[in-house]
Amino acid sequence: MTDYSQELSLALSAVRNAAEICQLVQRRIGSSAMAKSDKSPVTMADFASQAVILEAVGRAFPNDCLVAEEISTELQQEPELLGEVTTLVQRFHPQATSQQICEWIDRGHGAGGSRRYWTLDPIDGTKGFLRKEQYAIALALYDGGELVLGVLGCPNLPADPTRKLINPAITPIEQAQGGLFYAVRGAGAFVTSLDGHHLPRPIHVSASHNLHEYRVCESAEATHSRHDASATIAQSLGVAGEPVRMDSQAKYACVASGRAEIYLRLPTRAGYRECIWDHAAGVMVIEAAGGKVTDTTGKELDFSQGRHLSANIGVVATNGIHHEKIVAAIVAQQQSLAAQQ
Ligand SMILES: Nc1ncnc2c1ncn2[C@@H]1O[C@H](COP(=O)(O)O)[C@@H](OP(=O)(O)O)[C@H]1O
Ligand SMILES: [Mg+2]
Ligand SMILES: [Mg+2]
Ligand SMILES: [Mg+2]
Repeated sequence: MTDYSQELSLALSAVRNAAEICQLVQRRIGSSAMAKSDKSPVTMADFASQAVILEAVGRAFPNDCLVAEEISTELQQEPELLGEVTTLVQRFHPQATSQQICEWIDRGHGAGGSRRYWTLDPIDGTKGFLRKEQYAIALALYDGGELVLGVLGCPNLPADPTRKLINPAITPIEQAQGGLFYAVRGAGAFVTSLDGHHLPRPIHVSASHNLHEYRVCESAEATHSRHDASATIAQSLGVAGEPVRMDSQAKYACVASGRAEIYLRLPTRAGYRECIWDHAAGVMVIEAAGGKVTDTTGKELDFSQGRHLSANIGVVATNGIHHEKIVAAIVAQQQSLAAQQ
């Protein structure tokens, strides 16, 4: 069994560096985002984070396939934004040129599939990032037909589950002990603080069996997950509390560390297929923490299909205790909706 210790230490340090850049930008950002051709937002931090991480991973593992969200094509059309990205990346690579940085970003054009690959979301939850709320830097490794390593940098989600969510508008960086959640298959899931001041601590999903008290989390964006459907499902399961709406894979870290028991992601439009970088790191962390993840039909997520979860519909992540019952409630609701049409 490969221990992946070299891959893990590289991933942790690369995500830490990217988190430093993202925290700087989030605190000063107005709403300076660029709209990509798919109308979704991207900021200088998304690009700089991807450049810094893919430079490190590509240098250490030059033969690995890299699958990342961003490409530099549209950035190259925006000289001012490219200049800001270059300044951010030069914090770690003082001699780097804009052209080199675009090359590092574009290393992520890989197709993925069944052979070994890394997948990166340099900022997952860009909309949350722009609202100065939750976001995650998500890096994962797929090898030998399965996810084997996942790292989630969550600058606004404290490593200590008893602490409140960090508000970057009022919490200075040096006091913001955001969490670095990580896992290697077969070796458990851990959290440490992004600032490196705390020793890693094992994390585990909630052991609660009481559905009435279950805490549900879901996307903050109603265009990313059906809020009406999740409310009906929660009610049918007897869940009493209101859902926590949160951006990014920080939701996976919440379930993995026992802050919530269920993460529902119910498709808002037929045919939408999730991107692998939106889930790989979170799935690895939550499974290693004792949780379970399937799609909304109960099928395991298949990360061998390329850049998208083409064989899956939606996502259901839980502490594993009532997973089948939760999926059955989703299936029943989908069937009753279909019968009404
Ligand atoms: N219609 C849709 N359904 C599901 N996810 C979507 C979506 N449109 C965009 N997304 C993805 O939702 C991600 C954010 O997840 P969440 O909604 O949980 O915060 C976005 O990642 P980025 O922010 O990296 O672009 C984006 O990839
Ligand atoms: Mg995006
Ligand atoms: Mg994303
Ligand atoms: Mg992203």
